Amino acid sequence: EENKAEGDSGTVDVMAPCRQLLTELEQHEAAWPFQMPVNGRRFPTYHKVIVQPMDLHTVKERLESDRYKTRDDFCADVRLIFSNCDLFNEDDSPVGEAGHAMHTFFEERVTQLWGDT
Ligand SMILES: Cc1nnc(-c2cnn(C)c2N)n1CCCn1ccnc1
Repeated sequence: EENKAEGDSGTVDVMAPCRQLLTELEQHEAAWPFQMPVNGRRFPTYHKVIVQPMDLHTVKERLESDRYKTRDDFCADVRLIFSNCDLFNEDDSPVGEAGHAMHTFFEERVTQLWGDT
């Protein structure tokens, strides 16, 4: 069980790398479309197409409320941001290009932090 307390020396903060990675995503120059939930009034068709919207602010709220029990739970929500973007945007559109840049950056950092193949 990953979140088990580490003896008397205090618990292991398995989510620290996730918070660090989320900060890097928020500060990325291509993060502008993904910072907050898509506004249904400004983009009425968006919620007809995207059944499970996700954004960096929502990920932050979930991380800070201990909703993610493993780093895979965290990664799944972040990857949802990019799959939603791919579904709704052309590759060569401004939002589509931003999504690809963010996704590439994210997967590179996941490999560096956790060595996933
Ligand atoms: C995020 C995201 N992915 N696709 C869109 C979108 C909604 N309508 N249109 C025409 C899109 N390309 N969005 C919404 C966020 C786009 N955005 C955020 C801040 N400025 C623009």
